[in-house]
Order: sequence, then structure tokens, then C-alpha cells
Amino acid sequence: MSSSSSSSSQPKTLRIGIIGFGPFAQFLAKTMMKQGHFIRVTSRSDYSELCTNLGILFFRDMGAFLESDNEVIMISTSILSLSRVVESIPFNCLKRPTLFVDVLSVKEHPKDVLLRIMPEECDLLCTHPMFGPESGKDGWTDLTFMYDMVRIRDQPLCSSFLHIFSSEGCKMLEMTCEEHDRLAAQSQFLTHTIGRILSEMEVEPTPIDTKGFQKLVQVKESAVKDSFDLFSGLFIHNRFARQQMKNLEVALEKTKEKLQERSKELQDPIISKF
Ligand SMILES: O=C(O)C(=O)C[C@]1(C(=O)O)C=C[C@@H](O)C=C1
Repeated sequence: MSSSSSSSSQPKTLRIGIIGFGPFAQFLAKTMMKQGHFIRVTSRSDYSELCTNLGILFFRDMGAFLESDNEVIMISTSILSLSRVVESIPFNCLKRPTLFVDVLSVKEHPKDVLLRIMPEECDLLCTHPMFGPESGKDGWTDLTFMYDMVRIRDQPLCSSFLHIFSSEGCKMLEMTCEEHDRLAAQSQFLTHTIGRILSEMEVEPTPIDTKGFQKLVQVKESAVKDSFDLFSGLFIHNRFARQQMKNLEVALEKTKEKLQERSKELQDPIISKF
């Protein structure tokens, strides 16, 4: 079972089970399969046809999925449905102590849920690939992969999983789930919020777009390509997101005040001469 001494540099082929098979999991699974790993899937929606086309086993029944003896189980549900799904896992069907890996876009929430519900003998790796089907469509080189080894006893197995991303050229960044959420609120959540605001404003390309405006339109377009459930999850389950929303409101008010002050100054007959 374990890698032999003569092949320690040889990447290990993993049996990876995936819970939740939306576009993000499908995107990750394609590269895993390209690397030769064996994938099994279970999901609330019926992906049996898609899985047949991809040559992947699809299990409608979570118990049968667990009995299919995966070394790693990757959780890729929506943020909002995580607790419900994890609470419904019949852990007694597991054949072995398994490495559970989550790939959700918030990190403290899955860490808390999984530590609370998962059996003690299972290891837990919390991760966030900071890219997806859009940003990673031309390969993963130089894209960031964040991870927190929350409870790891089988180090070789964990390294084999991380190797999937490092071998594609990802920038591997180890940090705590808390630090991730603090930074992601300032970056990913803010980007999605600005994109959603631009969408509410019905911002569209014009014949005289500047480069800066073209980038804004891109921010809007990529935000609305992701589901509103993802956006809601980034807000509801990242405790730092609320403060970012307040910062945005305060910054808008301050910017308006600065413009009003400037307009007042310019109405002064002496200043307006220049
Ligand atoms: O590239 C994409 O398709 C994405 O939307 C990726 C994106 C994002 O940019 O917000 C969305 C979800 C993942 O958590 C990581 C990144």
C-alpha cells in the first residue's frame, strides 16, 4: 500500500472520492484524472451521465460511496450546504481512517464543522485553490493554493494530495484558516461585492472604454458567472466579511464628502479664477 523505498520520488496514485460535483469540483477532477488518480463521486444532483462520459463512477447513495474505499475524500459542496451534507454522512460506512480535504472558499467554517462531526481517526486538510474554471482554464502555473494541515497524522498521504497542486506549478501557501478568512474578506469577497454592485448598476461596455473600465467590466462579468450562493457563503460564513462591507460604505461616504468639499472650494470666486 505505502510507496516502496525505491519509488519514493514517484507520485502516488490516489483513490479520491468527491462529495459535491458542481463546476468547481469538475474543474479540479479533470486535472486529477489527467495525473492518473482514480475518482469516485457522490452529489445531491444526479451527475451520473456526466460521470459516465468522463469515465468516473457516480454513487447516488452516500453509504455505497464511502464503502468504495477512498484514501482521500474531497468535500466540494456549496458553503451554504456544507453542514447539512456533513451531518448526513454515514461515517460508520468508512472502510479506513480517511483524509478529508475541503476546497471551500471560506476556511474557518469547514474547519469547525468537520472537527465537530468527523470521526477522530480521520485526518483533516483545509484548502482553498485561489482560482477556478475561469482563472485556471489555461493551467495552474503560478496560481496560489492555500492550505492548513488542521489534523494530519498520515503525512505521506497528505503530501501526495498536495503534490497534485504543486506538480502543476501552483504557489503553495500554508496559513491558518483564520488568516485565510481575514485576507480573503479583503480580497476575494471585496472583488465579488464590487462585481455584484457593478452588475446592479447594469454596467456594460461602451464604444469609448478605457483600459481601466474594461477591467471593471471583467470584474462584473466574472462575479456574476459565479453563483449567488457562493457570494452569500463568502459573506455569511466569513466573520471578517461584515467589516469589509462597512469599510466599503464608509469609503463611499468619505469619497463623496471629499468631492463635495472640493466643489465648495471651487465655487469661491477667488479660487475659480485659476
Ligand atoms: O476562476 C474562476 O472561475 C473563479 O471564479 C474563481 C474564484 C474567484 O475568483 O472568486 C471563485 C471560487 C474559488 O473559491 C476561487 C476563486
